Amino acid sequence: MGFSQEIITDIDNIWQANLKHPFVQEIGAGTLPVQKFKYYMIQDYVYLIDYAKIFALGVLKSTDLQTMTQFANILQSTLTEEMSLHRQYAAQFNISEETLTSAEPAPTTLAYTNYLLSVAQTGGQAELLAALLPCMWGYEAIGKSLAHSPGAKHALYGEWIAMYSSSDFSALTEWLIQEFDKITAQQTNMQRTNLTNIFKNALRYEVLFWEMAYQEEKWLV
Ligand SMILES: Cc1ncc(CN)c(N)n1
Repeated sequence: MGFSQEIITDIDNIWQANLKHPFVQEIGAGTLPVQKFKYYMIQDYVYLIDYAKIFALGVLKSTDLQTMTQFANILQSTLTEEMSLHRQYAAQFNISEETLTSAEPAPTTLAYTNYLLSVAQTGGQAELLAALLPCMWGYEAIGKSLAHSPGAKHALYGEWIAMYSSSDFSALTEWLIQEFDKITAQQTNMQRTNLTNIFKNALRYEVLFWEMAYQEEKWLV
C-alpha cells in the first residue's frame, strides 16, 4: 500500500466528511439551491487562480523534465478546461469574466489559498504534493461517487459532475498519487508525519470550503 492510501485510511473520518458533505450530496441529488452553487462557483474561481499557481511552483521545484511536463499539463488543464467550465456557468448566471476574476475571496477561501501557497513556497516537492493531493483526489472521488447520481443528468450540475468524473481528471489525479507515493517511499517517519499533517489540513480545508459555500459565508464587517 502506498503512503497516500495509508493517510486516507488513517483519516477516513475527514475523507468521509468531504465525500458526504450536504453540499456534495445535494449536487448529487440535484436539489442544491442554485444560489449556493452560484456562490460556490465564484469562490471556486477565485480559489483556482491561486491553486493553478501551486502547479507552477511544482514546475519550478521539479528536478526532471517528465515531472515538469506533468505539472505543466495539470496547470494547463486547470486554467483552460476546469476554469472554462466556471466561465460557462458565470455566463449562464450573467456574471462577466471581469466580475468573476476580481471577486473578493471569502474568509475560508483566503485562508485555504494562503495555506496552500505558504506550504508550496516554503516546502519542497513532497510538501507541495501533500498540499495538492487532497484537492485533486477529493474531487476525483466525489466525481466518481456522483457519476451515476440523479445530479449527473441535472441541467446545471450534470456538467460539473461530468468534469470531475472524467477519465482525463482521473488520469491527472492518478499521476499525482503515484508521484506522492514515489517521493514518500524515501522519507523518514518524521518527514512522513509532517506530510500527513499537511495532507490532513488541506483535506480539512476542502470540507470547510463546502461548508463555506453551503452557508454562503461572508465577512462580518
Ligand atoms: C476548493 C477546490 N478544491 C479542489 C478543486 C479541484 N481542482 C476545486 N475546483 N476546488
